[in-house]
Amino acid sequence: MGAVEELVARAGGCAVIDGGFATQLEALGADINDPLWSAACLIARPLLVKEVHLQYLEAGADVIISSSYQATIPGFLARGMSLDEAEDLLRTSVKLALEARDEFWKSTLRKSKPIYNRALVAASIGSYGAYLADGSEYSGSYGADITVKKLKDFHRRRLQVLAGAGPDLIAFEAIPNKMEAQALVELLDEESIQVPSWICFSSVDGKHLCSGESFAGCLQILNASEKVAVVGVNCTPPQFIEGIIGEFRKQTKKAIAVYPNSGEVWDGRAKRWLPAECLGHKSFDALAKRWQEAGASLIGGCCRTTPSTIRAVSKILKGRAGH
Ligand SMILES: C[S+](C)CC[C@H](N)C(=O)O
Ligand SMILES: N[C@@H](CCS)C(=O)O
Ligand SMILES: [Zn+2]
Repeated sequence: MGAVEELVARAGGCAVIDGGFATQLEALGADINDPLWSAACLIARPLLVKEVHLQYLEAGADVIISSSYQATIPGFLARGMSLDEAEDLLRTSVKLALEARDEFWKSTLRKSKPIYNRALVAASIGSYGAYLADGSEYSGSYGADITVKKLKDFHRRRLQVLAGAGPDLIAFEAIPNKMEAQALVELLDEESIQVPSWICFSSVDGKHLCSGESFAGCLQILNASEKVAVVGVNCTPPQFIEGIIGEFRKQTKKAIAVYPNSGEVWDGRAKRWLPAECLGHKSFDALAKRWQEAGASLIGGCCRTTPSTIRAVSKILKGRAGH
């Protein structure tokens, strides 16, 4: 059995993923208004990064995702760092999550009635659009000059470094178009990555990727790769998730992960979240139960969800929450 299947079985059929990482860093006082976004905290506030991981573990997360979503080598070089320093910061993102997981697990084992599973650490890899920080992570429009080769070259070294840092999983997050999915699958093979991966897409209409391309075409690409253990969607409005799970189940036999945002919309120019039109946090946990029934095996939250969202999700999915 693979690491993901084992975790899902231990969690009783549906594992809980953490919630918005950058969101919680901000809630604890971090300044992420930065070209590196939440990855700026790897330089300025590493202890806060670990604290956010611990808060999600306490809330009941079975999988925590590292703070490397927007941590890229060119991004760190542009900040004046050397290549060695940039690669060390990538490793640090995984190390902080592993340390939080191990410390939390040790303290759990000391309790008389353990209510937690030993969590898995997923190393986050955001899209090329996240690095561009120009709103293209929600449009999938990378311009006419972009090719599969350029995308592979952008992702290659970060993937090698993160995979070598000892995570349990690699989490490709909010992938907005088919070309990037193709590049990632080819790269996993070319680099013989042994750490199991998940690839999650983002959608703004619930029917297509952000680029307007079909889920079916992308899932065909992912289905062909044995390196991809889990497929899914993240940072997508919660009201679309049940329909998306139904569509994914028609197109794939792989485990499905869903971790939507709060429904608020990112304004890539103004760099702020615009209010949700449909749903607030209140119904997120009730929806999570429906996502489980619809066939998702890993469920959590993305931007603008918090440890309290994940505590409620854990409670409704497992009948118990963290403290
Ligand atoms: C998931 S979005 C809110 C991440 C932030 C964006 N890439 C930016 O840098 O502005
Ligand atoms: N894991 C990242 C995803 C951003 S879309 C975060 O939660 O900040
Ligand atoms: Zn998000």
